[in-house]
Amino acid sequence: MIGCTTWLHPYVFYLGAQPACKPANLVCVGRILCQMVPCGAEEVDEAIKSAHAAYLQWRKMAGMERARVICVLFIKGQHIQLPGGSFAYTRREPLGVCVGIGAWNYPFQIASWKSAPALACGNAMVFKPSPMTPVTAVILAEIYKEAGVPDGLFCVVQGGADTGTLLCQHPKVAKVSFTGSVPTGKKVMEMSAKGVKQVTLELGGKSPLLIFKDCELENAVKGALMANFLTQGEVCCNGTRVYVQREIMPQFLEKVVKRTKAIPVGDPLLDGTRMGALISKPHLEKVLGFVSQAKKEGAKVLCGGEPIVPSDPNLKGGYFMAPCVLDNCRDDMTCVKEEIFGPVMSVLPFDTEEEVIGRANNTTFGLASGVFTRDISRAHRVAENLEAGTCFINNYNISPVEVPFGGYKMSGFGRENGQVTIEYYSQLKTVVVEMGDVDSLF
Ligand SMILES: NC(=O)C1=CN([C@@H]2O[C@H](COP(=O)(O)OP(=O)(O)OC[C@H]3O[C@@H](n4cnc5c(N)ncnc54)[C@H](O)[C@@H]3O)[C@@H](O)[C@H]2O)C=CC1
Repeated sequence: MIGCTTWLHPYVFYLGAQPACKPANLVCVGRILCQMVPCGAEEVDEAIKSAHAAYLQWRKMAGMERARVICVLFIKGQHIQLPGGSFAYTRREPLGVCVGIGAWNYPFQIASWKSAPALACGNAMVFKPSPMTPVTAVILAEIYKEAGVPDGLFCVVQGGADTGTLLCQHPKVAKVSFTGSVPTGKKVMEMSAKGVKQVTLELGGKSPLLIFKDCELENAVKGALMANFLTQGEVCCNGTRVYVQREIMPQFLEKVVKRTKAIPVGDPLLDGTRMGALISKPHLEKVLGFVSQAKKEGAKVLCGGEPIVPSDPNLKGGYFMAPCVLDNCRDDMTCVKEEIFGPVMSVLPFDTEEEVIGRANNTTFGLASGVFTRDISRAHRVAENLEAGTCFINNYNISPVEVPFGGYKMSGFGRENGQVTIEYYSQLKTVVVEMGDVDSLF
């Protein structure tokens, strides 16, 4: 299965999202890299038909044959013994043409995490990347072609909401796997429901990270940075509500602020860089707006939270900001309740385990969570009680492709990655075999 872990954005910074009826411009720190024309009904139909034609051949191939071009997981059914020597067996069969719709924040991973298991299970996929990041899915298509994937089996269509709508509503589409915001996810689910299509929803989050006083503090500080500043904070599962037990709050803040101030912000293609630019000017403004709002509501900015211009003149015009730590936060503040999707950490004190679990779960999201403690019983108790699809113990944001990933509550349902993905890209057929005579009631 193709998978990869690239934590920094490539050296491209995109102009704001374009209306689907106009070309989407890609700019590299202010310069246009390429133009993409959004696909309309005709192109979408063509892509789905070509994917369907390729699927009819691909689905008949044995797993071993598909494994020549894509490393196929072990896809198997069950054998169930019945009385009198009769038996039943189950077959895992593909669904048909699956649609993948991706967000912009890690575009190559989203495209590969959706398409690789879909293809491995015998499906075809038509993928629509975000109009902010249209290129890497095309590169993935080229990789598939070079690997021997038949023409049409993986198609990329470009565009925004209109193109996404056409894909979700197309009668030949069997499943939609969506990654993006909660409001769009609801629309995708509604459209898919009309055609009784299967759906996987990977939506937003506002994940809690619980740091107990018995933790190994250096690791907890490093974990909090990983939970907040990876990929400029543009990560759905980030642990942006950092609950710290009151007794260790001063030491934690001192260390976390010192490390945050030292984060090298600049060109992501340089080895030493640890934070690049945000995706677009409107998004930068939105993130900075959250910081202003937090200040109005009583939060204290301990560091960062303002736009910066890196010293390299080539980076002028990029949408950079200094990573921010907010103190004096309360659970009712906007910065603590809403997904910011930028490098902003909100720190909150707590006293007891019971109290912090209640506060951590008091959200409509449920994507991820984390806990730092040396107490092994507490770690597993907390993991059990947190309402989230993932709980990281004594680390954060570790997501290898072999580990399932997905949300609870309004963060979505279905899982990506890991062996369990097979269940979301295949359907079960039961075959019942009679070995004796028919015992008819009539
Ligand atoms: N749970 C997860 O695995 C992840 C979730 N996300 C979430 O994604 C969001 C940020 O990504 P955005 O691209 O801003 O999200 P978005 O919801 O605005 O767009 C996501 C995709 O849906 C398409 N789209 C928009 N309207 C549509 C419609 N009516 N019908 C069909 N498709 C439509 C967009 O063109 C884009 O390709 C954040 O909330 C973030 O948490 C991001 C990455 C991973």
